Amino acid sequence: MSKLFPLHVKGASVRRGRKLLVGPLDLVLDAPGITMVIGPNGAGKTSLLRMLHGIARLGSGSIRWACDDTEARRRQAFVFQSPIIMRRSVLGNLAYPLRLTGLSRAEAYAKATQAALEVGLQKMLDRPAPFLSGGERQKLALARALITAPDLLFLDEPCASLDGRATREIETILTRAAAAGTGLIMSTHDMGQARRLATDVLFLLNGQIHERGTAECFFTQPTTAQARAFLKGDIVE
Ligand SMILES: Nc1ncnc2c1ncn2[C@@H]1O[C@H](COP(=O)(O)OP(=O)(O)OP(=O)(O)O)[C@@H](O)[C@H]1O
Repeated sequence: MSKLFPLHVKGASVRRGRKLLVGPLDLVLDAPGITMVIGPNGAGKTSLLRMLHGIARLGSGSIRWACDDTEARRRQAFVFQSPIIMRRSVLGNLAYPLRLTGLSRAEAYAKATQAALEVGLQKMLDRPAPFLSGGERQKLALARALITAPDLLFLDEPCASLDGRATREIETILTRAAAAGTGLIMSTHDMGQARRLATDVLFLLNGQIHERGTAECFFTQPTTAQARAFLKGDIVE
């Protein structure tokens, strides 16, 4: 059982200068399953993910995990839209977080090799990671984020600019991670992807959670006019 949840968010907001990027909002999250954060451009999806993960400074309110903040940070990871790749080999990238946890070099490299196999990068172990394709980089970033088996993984548009095949491969990795017990909170513009993956939905509008529900309810019976319009493909502001 995860020690991270429930998450209690109270009156939390993030500002940049005078601009309110997201919030103030309240949210209680138990097991997140695969929670999709959706909404129009500029609704605050990225800001919400960054705020929850603790990499955007709170302008107001609080974010409380069920464990202390240091433990909470250790139990979660974040995959960005443009993955951060270190200037070392694929294997070196994968082994890095394990070495940080104190694993020996041999153990870390053995685990890293297995992780590369699980995401289909086994033929590229020694390749310098900066030379990977976009899809390969994203798979590497995902494998590296998952290698310490976090309780929660945030993903900000992980398949933006990837083709159908790479997207499908990433979705397979995500589904597998969720089945193994990692909660996912993920933003996407791709409503097909949201429908394929989501167990729950947070629909954001103007920095607020405008509607929230299980994926089944949200996609079949959205309750607000804005969510209905958004799902129809209308322009929602
Ligand atoms: N560093 C910043 N400085 C000022 N405004 C910002 C900054 N980052 C984001 N914003 C603004 O905050 C709002 C929310 O941005 P955010 O990126 O969180 O939205 P989003 O829903 O992820 O958008 P998109 O779908 O386009 O990625 C937008 O109006 C954006 O222009």
